[in-house]
Amino acid sequence: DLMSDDQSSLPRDLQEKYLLTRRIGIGVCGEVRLAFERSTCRKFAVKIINKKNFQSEGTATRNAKTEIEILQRVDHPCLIKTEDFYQTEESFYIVLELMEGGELFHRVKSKQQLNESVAKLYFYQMLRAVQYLHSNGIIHRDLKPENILLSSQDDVCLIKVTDFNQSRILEEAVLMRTLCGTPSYLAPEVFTHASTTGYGLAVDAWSLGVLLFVCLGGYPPFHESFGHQSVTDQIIRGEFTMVQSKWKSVSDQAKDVVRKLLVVDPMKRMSIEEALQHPWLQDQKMLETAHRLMYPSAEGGGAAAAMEVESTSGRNLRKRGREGDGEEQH
Ligand SMILES: NC(=O)c1ccc2nc(-c3ccc(Oc4cccc(O)c4)cc3)[nH]c2c1
Repeated sequence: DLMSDDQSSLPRDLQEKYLLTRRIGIGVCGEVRLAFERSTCRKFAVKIINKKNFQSEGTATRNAKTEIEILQRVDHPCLIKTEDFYQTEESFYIVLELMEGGELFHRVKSKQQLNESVAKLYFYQMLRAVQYLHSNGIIHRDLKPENILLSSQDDVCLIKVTDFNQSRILEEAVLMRTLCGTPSYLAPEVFTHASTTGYGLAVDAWSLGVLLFVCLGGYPPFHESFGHQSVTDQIIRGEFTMVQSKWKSVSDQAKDVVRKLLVVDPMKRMSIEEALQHPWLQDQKMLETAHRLMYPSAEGGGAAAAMEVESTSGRNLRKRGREGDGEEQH
């Protein structure tokens, strides 16, 4: 608790600017604490990453440095924003915006399962966040309900993807250098689609399938309590069960999205782009709500934001407030 909490191990400049209080999250690499900026009393989440965790010192520090590089580089409405960084001999401290709605994990748990329109609104925002990461050569690799945060206690709210500790930045340069040397000893997958963007990015599509399954069904698709197979075997075989009592009220289109993402062969798995074009997501009401949450400043903006004739034949006019990031939803 607050009083006995030992604040002495914190970097002095962090301590001078923020009061760290209770733990609000726990992860592989450390913990997340609620913090108050002393001068404004604004609330923040401070992620503390121990440099020496069980994997190995090198890995923990290397992953933390990649996470910090990604956090500084990304800028998207559905990706968590960073306020500050500090470090000591033994830990990294990342000051992040506080997402008042907490983790999706607890939201789904407290509601048993989300209703389909809420699940669709959240899933669409996750897709846009991951589409942005992939277009910047970043694979998240650890998408799970604990890493999806909600901006408020309301069902209709902005969501943000967090935790880039397991993320990888696709180094095309590394592949190019590899191909400069003699190819004689290189394995086939170095040359095929599998080792470059194709295969790597598909892992996030699978995880989004698991996330959507959990939001709609209220339970995980692969779990040791299902039958005799280990979770690993269930995943390798892509064997999941949609329990009737939980899924009878879920539309066939929603189930179709889940089934096309939970495909074992990464080359056959639906991609993020294909998922964004799936009929289930061509829902104007949801898209307008999502864009209002993601781009609030575009609301009722100047004439430019209101109507903009496409530079092409002008056939599809941009409607008010859907200025967004210049990508038109058709
Ligand atoms: N793993 C991460 O990289 C990470 C990064 C940032 C995170 N913020 C939370 C978080 C935020 C709010 C929570 O409820 C609260 C807590 C206090 C007040 C409140 O309104 C809601 C619970 C967890 N969890 C996080 C995880």
